[in-house]
Amino acid sequence: MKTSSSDGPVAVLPAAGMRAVEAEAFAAGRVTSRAAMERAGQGVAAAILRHRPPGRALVLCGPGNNGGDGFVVARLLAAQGWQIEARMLGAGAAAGPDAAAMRHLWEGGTGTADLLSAPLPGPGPDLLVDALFGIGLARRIEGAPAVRLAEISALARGAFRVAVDLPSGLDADRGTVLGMTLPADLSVTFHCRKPAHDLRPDLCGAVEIVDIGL
Ligand SMILES: NC(=O)C1=CN([C@@H]2O[C@H](COP(=O)(O)OP(=O)(O)OC[C@H]3O[C@@H](n4cnc5c(N)ncnc54)[C@H](O)[C@@H]3O)[C@@H](O)[C@H]2O)[C@@H](O)CC1
Ligand SMILES: [K+]
Repeated sequence: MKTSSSDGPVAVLPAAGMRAVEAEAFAAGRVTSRAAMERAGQGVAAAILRHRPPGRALVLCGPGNNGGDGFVVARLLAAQGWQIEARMLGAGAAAGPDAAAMRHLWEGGTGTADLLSAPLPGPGPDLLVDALFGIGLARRIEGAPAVRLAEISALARGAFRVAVDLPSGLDADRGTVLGMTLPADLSVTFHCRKPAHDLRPDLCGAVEIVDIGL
């Protein structure tokens, strides 16, 4: 399996292969990690704008770089007239510098409501953006986050549901559900597909691939 973008396009990469491609691209100076994240969020926002007119969006951001992508999406959709409610899981966790910067750009000092304790917006949103976990999912989603996500899933049952990279809770390599997941109508992934997209089309929905400069 090819793992380097210098070998030409690859059709699918597991999480470790994707990380290797990213690391090589960053080390070679083809793109910075911050710019790659901005391009990732731009790609997701552009896909949403192609599919839906502005409305009310609920954007869920996790503690890692998938959440960083989500903050970019929130910022760019707001600039296009979307009404955004954002919720963050793990606001107290140490985020990487890129995700922290994207969060700051979105919040502008106002803070993002906590996913577990803030009330959910009502009525249900027109769009649900799932940027909780991507290829960094490391364990089952369970306990209070699982309960809250089940509530959100019910609230957003009529919404257009977009997964950033892949539905949170889905193991990128095996396509297994770790605890629970948020099935998507559209998954916008980066550089190439991940095995889960082909293993679980029922959960990933349509798949669009964004070039993030790797
Ligand atoms: N510069 C970059 O590194 C880029 C990263 N990208 C995005 O970054 C993602 C990967 O980022 P990360 O490696 O930070 O990983 P994730 O953001 O997917 O998740 C890692 C974080 O989630 C926590 N976590 C994992 N499983 C959990 C669970 N079950 N319950 C609660 N917390 C859990 C971890 O402790 C960690 O804080 C990709 O899927 C993609 O969306 C894109 O922005 C492209 C550029
Ligand atoms: K996700």
